[in-house]
Amino acid sequence: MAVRFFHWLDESISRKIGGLSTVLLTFILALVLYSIVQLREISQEIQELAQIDVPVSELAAEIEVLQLEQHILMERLHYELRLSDEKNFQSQKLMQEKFADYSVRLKDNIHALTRLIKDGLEQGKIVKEVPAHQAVIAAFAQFETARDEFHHNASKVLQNDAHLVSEQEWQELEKQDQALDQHSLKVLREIESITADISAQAEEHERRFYYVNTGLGISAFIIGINVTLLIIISFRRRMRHINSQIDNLYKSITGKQDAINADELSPQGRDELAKLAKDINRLMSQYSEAVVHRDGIEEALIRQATTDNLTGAHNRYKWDEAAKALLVKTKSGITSSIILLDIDNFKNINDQHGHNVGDKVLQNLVNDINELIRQSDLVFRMGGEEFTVLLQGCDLQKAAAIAENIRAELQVAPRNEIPQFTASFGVTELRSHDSLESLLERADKALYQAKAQGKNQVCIASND
Ligand SMILES: Nc1nc2c(ncn2[C@@H]2O[C@H](COP(=O)(O)OP(=O)(O)OP(=O)(O)O)[C@@H](O)[C@H]2O)c(=O)[nH]1
Repeated sequence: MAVRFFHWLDESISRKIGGLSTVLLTFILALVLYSIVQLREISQEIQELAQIDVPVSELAAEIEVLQLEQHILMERLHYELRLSDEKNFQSQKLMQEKFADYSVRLKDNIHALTRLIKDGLEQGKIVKEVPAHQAVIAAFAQFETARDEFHHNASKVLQNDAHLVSEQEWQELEKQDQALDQHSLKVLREIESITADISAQAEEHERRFYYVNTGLGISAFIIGINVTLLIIISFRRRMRHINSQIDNLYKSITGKQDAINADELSPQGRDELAKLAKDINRLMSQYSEAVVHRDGIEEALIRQATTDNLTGAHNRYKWDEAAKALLVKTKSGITSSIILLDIDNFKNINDQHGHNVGDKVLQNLVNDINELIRQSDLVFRMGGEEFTVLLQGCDLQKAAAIAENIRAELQVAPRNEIPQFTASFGVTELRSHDSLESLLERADKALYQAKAQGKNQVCIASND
């Protein structure tokens, strides 16, 4: 479940919002449905109370009162009959009429009450305590039968002359009357109990409605807040990731950082932000490749622009740049020297062995020099068969020794496809006031001297 939830966090933004809305709407729908059911039940209970049980209770209370009044009337009649005079006889007549009136009213009330309950049951207005309501109808039917019997007996007694009514007959009648009192009271209590039960049920439903609705409302709120927070956190995580990618891209473009390894920033998730992060990653990887490619091309171009194609030595253009830099260093006290060398009788080699062999001689010369100098020293082809060697941090004596070493090696080095050859050397130290021209001029003079003195030798530039 938790895994599914976190998987869902990676979904697209619209799916996330859709999911969140579905959860909340389902919750709210459940809340509304529950509320409708509860409210219908409460409304039914209140309707039943208002339309049936309260009127039934009132009728039952009236029946009870009539029954009691009838009882009191019987007591009075009994008392007055004992006096047995004319006046009492008249009173007896009056009471007979009243008694008849009570009977009619009692019957009417019983019928009204019974009809009310029966109609309620038939029309579906009574859904609570159905058996109890049916029991009330049965109890009143019994009450009516007992009351009819009492009425019949009482009418017989009252129609007789007062002297002829025995004490035993009176007591019998009173007993029946008391039984009717108790019966009506009992049914009244039952009706009250039904009313109280339904009221209690309605209250219970109201209470439950209140608690469940409050609980569900609070739960929906908490779920909503938590899910929203989780979505915000997941968005922020993605945004941080994207920001860091853009930051890296920016640094990489501005050269503050090397090309980025896109795999290190591999984004997770399937939403729009993750897609954006993936696109940026792809862009970065393409950019990195482009940077590597561009660096390669740049390097090749620079090499091409600064290297002599035939020999692999640096070219004249590079000489200018390197010699200028070394002259600047010379001004700050660093001693450096150069060797200017030229192959002896190179024209003869070309003429005798061909231009290709001449080329190989040039290549051999550069290879031999490179083997005899330090890595920090640089060889330049100045043109034709003339070369310079730039010796940084090297004074005149050391430079002359290196030149002599090269000269001697060239002379004895075994050659396979090319003829033996020699070279002449002019050596000079860089001076703080030197320009490129003055430096080369001095070296050239020394070289010229070496050539003039018979070639295959090293000459050091004079101090003038
Ligand atoms: N094979 C080949 N020959 C070249 C190249 N550049 C210049 N040369 C030749 O080098 C020769 C230079 O001849 P010169 O200037 O007379 O010099 P040299 O014959 O060495 O005579 P000295 O310098 O006095 O010893 C010319 O014949 C050029 O054609 C090159 O790249 N390849």
